[in-house]
Amino acid sequence: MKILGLTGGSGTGKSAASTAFASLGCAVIDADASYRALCDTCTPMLEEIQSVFFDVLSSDGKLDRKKLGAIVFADPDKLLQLNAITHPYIRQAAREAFAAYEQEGYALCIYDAPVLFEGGMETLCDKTCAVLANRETRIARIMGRDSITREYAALRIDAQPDDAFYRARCNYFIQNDADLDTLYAQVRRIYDDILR
Ligand SMILES: CC(C)(COP(=O)(O)OP(=O)(O)OC[C@H]1O[C@@H](n2cnc3c(N)ncnc32)[C@H](O)[C@@H]1O)[C@@H](O)C(=O)NCCC(=O)NCCS
Ligand SMILES: Nc1ncnc2c1ncn2[C@@H]1O[C@H](COP(=O)(O)OP(=O)(O)OP(=O)(O)O)[C@@H](O)[C@H]1O
Repeated sequence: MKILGLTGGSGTGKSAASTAFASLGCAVIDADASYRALCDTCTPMLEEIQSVFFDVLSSDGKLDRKKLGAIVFADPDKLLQLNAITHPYIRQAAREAFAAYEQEGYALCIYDAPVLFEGGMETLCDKTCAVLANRETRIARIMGRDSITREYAALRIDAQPDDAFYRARCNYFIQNDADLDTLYAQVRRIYDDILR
């Protein structure tokens, strides 16, 4: 099984691209979803987060993500600290998910991970692809999808690498400023190239 790491900033359209790959028969792993599951079940990770960031667990013991996000997206060092705690757990969850899909006989697995390179997760992938889109489009998309303010949307985006970061590292690129048909056509070309 080949693994394609799919990365890019918030609101560029990684999940939309993953859905397009899934429609071609690919397995898809969503690193954000794996992380959300870890936040519900992985007590050692939550304890490590709480010991460094204090006061980010709500009264029912759940991680207050918006509170933590406001802290780490405003301070690059704090984001690095959070990544150092969470990424080993996310990486291990990815390994287990890849092994399960390999057993099921998939030819291509998409690993949708906004922080692929920051977590060293690209070393688990055969190829990498960045999804790119202009900043204003991304802000409008994630404000609508996540019901967040323009300020939090911009804070999140500005805490992430710029296009040049991805251009220097990835094998493939998807420019996702137009409609979904245009996105699907780009996905099809990459799928054909990887499995040819
Ligand atoms: C920073 C946190 C608190 C923000 O929570 P929030 O509910 O607001 O956002 P959510 O988790 O749904 O993520 C939304 C988007 O934020 C961006 N984002 C999340 N984590 C990071 C990060 N470490 N670095 C840069 N961008 C990130 C991504 O584009 C992601 O798709 C949360 O994402 C977190 O704890 N992240 C650390 C773990 C991680 O790296 N997750 C990414 C999965 S590989
Ligand atoms: N080409 C497109 N045309 C119209 N809507 C789109 C397009 N691409 C993505 N969207 C919409 O924009 C929103 C953000 O896209 P998506 O969730 O795929 O981004 P993402 O890169 O996975 O973001 P994040 O890293 O924040 O999870 C979604 O509501 C999605 O349906």
